[in-house]
Amino acid sequence: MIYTVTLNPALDYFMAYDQIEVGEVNRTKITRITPGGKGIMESRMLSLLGTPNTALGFIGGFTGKAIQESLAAQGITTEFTQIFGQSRVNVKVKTLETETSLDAAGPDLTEEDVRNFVKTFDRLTSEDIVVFAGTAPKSLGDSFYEQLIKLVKLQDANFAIDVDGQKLLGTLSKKPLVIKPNREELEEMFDVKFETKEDIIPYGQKMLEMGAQNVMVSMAGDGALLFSDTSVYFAAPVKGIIKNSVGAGDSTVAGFLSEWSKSKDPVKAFKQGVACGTAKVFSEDMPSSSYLQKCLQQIEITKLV
Ligand SMILES: Nc1ncnc2c1ncn2[C@@H]1O[C@H](COP(=O)(O)OP(=O)(O)OP(=O)(O)O)[C@@H](O)[C@H]1O
Ligand SMILES: O=P(O)(O)OC[C@@]1(O)O[C@H](CO)[C@@H](O)[C@@H]1O
Repeated sequence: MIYTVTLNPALDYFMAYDQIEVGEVNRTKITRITPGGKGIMESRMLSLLGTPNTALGFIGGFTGKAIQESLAAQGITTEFTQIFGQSRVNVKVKTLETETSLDAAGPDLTEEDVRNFVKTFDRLTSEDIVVFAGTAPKSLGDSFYEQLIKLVKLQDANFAIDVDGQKLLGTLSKKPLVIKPNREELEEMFDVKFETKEDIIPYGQKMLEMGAQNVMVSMAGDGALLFSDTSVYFAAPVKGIIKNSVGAGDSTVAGFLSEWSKSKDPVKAFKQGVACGTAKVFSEDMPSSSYLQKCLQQIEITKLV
């Protein structure tokens, strides 16, 4: 079973405009409210791909209820820990030129919330993969993911992780199955600037040496790289009109895990990951299965090293 962990779920309020005049009244062309948070986005993509998964995390208030009901309506299995606080609403504003996220901090969690949540890890077995994604609420402190990874390793289960910067580097010695920093995150982590995709290669290889089993580096409209074993692969970008890139990275991770859990083939998994990211950015919400298949046929992978 794949378990996704969203410590700080959100209702994503997506609004699209041609342009925005700051300080004026702006009326939307499109609005959409969907359940979000990185792990939840991964669960939505995994379910679309027909891969069994369960979404874990903290949920509360009427916003939490809306997230849960919407996921249930989409046939997604959840085992959230109910909290007294209220799940956040994150506002995503798209114009013809820009995409802006106005993300809320989210609720404070109590010690009891944390105890209840940690119990949900009791069921883990060595067959499972746990995916950690997104920022943890402040009240959990910086080391919470480390504690959870320890629980995963105790059961000999696998984990994937998609968190920011130095926190990600700190987890590599625990051998995550896959990580997916984007190019800018990688620049920040290693305090470098990349001019070409070839510049990225030593840093991807370094993360393998540090312990990651597979590393995907996404480069938005410039394609993506996979580092696996001693090889490096490049997925060429697909061109199209961006409708909503919220969750593109999460969809990439989910696509990888869905295929990897079936075939254990990292290159096939990478191809599916890139197809899912591509299909997501060119769709207003989650793509249809037929569009996903179409994107999969368009992804071309070449071996660089
Ligand atoms: N402009 C684009 N054109 C084509 N594909 C894109 C574009 N932007 C994103 N993608 C697809 O989505 C994947 C992930 O995008 P990106 O590199 O922006 O990751 P990310 O920063 O983690 O995404 P996000 O934070 O928006 O979820 C890319 O590898 C690619 O497949
Ligand atoms: O605050 P975090 O957890 O880092 O990011 C939260 C978030 O921006 O990420 C998802 C897209 O990746 C959205 O559904 C959600 O609003």
